[in-house]
Amino acid sequence: MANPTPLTYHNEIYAAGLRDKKPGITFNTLEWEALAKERLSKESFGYVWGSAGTRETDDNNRAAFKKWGILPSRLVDTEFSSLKTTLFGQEYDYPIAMAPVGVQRIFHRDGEIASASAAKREHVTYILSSATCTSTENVAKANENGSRWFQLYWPANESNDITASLLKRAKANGYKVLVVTLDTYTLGWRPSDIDNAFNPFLRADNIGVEIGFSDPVFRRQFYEQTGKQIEEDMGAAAAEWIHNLIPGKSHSWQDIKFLQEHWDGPIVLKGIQTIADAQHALEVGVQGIVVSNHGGRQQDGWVASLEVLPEIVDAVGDKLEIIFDSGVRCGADVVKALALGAKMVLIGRPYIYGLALGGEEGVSHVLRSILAELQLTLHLSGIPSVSPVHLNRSVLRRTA
Ligand SMILES: Cc1cc2nc3c(=O)[nH]c(=O)nc-3n(C[C@H](O)[C@H](O)[C@H](O)COP(=O)(O)O)c2cc1C
Ligand SMILES: O=C(O)C(=O)c1ccccc1
Repeated sequence: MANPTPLTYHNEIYAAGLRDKKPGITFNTLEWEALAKERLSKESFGYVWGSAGTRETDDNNRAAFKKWGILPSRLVDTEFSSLKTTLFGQEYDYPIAMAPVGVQRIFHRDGEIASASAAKREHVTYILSSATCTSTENVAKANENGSRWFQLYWPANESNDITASLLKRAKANGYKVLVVTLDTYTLGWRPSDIDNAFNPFLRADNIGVEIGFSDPVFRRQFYEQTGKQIEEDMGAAAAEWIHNLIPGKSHSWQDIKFLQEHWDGPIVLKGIQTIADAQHALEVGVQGIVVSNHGGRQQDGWVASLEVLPEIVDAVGDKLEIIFDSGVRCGADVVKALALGAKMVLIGRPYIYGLALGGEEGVSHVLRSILAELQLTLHLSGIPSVSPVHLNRSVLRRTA
């Protein structure tokens, strides 16, 4: 299917400007956060904005992008380049995807449905979190023939049959890649949520628990344990489900085998920050990693995710697909992460701000902005494509 090129967005956007037609939402990417703050409750805004401790990791993530500058080449006679990229032997229209983000109904009543619909519309891959307000099946329906992956918060060991059920449902509903998040077996120290006494899952309105509540194995186990259906004691069921997702204790490298036995597509480990762990990932035989520090939400004082990207790429980049997130805010940031060796870059908070500002339209707006700026940046820098042949470290200068 022909995909809309971001160049069209760029032309559309400028053409609208020529007709004096102002956009509903600003194109200034750094303003989305402040606008979402005005729109959301204190608790919901605190949840998305929140970071661990003094926010040093989050600050480091942003600062790391500023330590690289893009070097343009002149008199390069190219058409606007294709942004297509290939991962796991499959072609993707764009080298960005939507990071797994849970509990999206606290940001907009349409939650994951809005995001998954926008993903389809904009030809961007959607990664469904395990902690959602919408089931695996209903998100797949909203995403239709779009590209989607499934992120696993890995239920505690004794619940392996629940894990198997989650994977079976994801596979049956067209999720192509399994993303296993390793850095959130317990929630980080997030002062904004603690100050607001805010834990989205333990409220009575099914926030973040729908994949569990719609899971036949979880439902049966809850009944066996309590003699009750989930609907008879939603609070207890939510607490039980969240304990499953975030059990307070990490799995081990040996446990990856179980996932490999129950998933026949690519597996990607999210949350890798060291060469040693990237090598472990290679040894256990997964296909990719997400170099990520969870947007600084999990621990204070961590190294910037972008800072460790090049050394991890040097160590395993020819054997594993490297995906990147944490701190990406605009098209130029995407260029830098791709140039440093990532094949795909995940957009996190910005699309949630878009969701808060305008539901599906707001998410589309954010994706279109980032894609348009990504392509224009490449074009004006004389970089013909996102292929590593053209987009690599030679286009960057370390400036600090
Ligand atoms: C509100 C919120 C919820 C998140 N939920 C999840 C989740 O369910 N699973 C997961 O793997 N990561 C989750 N993340 C982390 C993102 O996938 C991603 O790593 C992070 O947002 C990247 O940082 P950035 O937003 O600063 O760019 C969440 C992030 C936010 C902001
Ligand atoms: O808030 C997060 O960062 C996160 O990863 C999460 C964890 C559990 C449920 C929802 C989101």
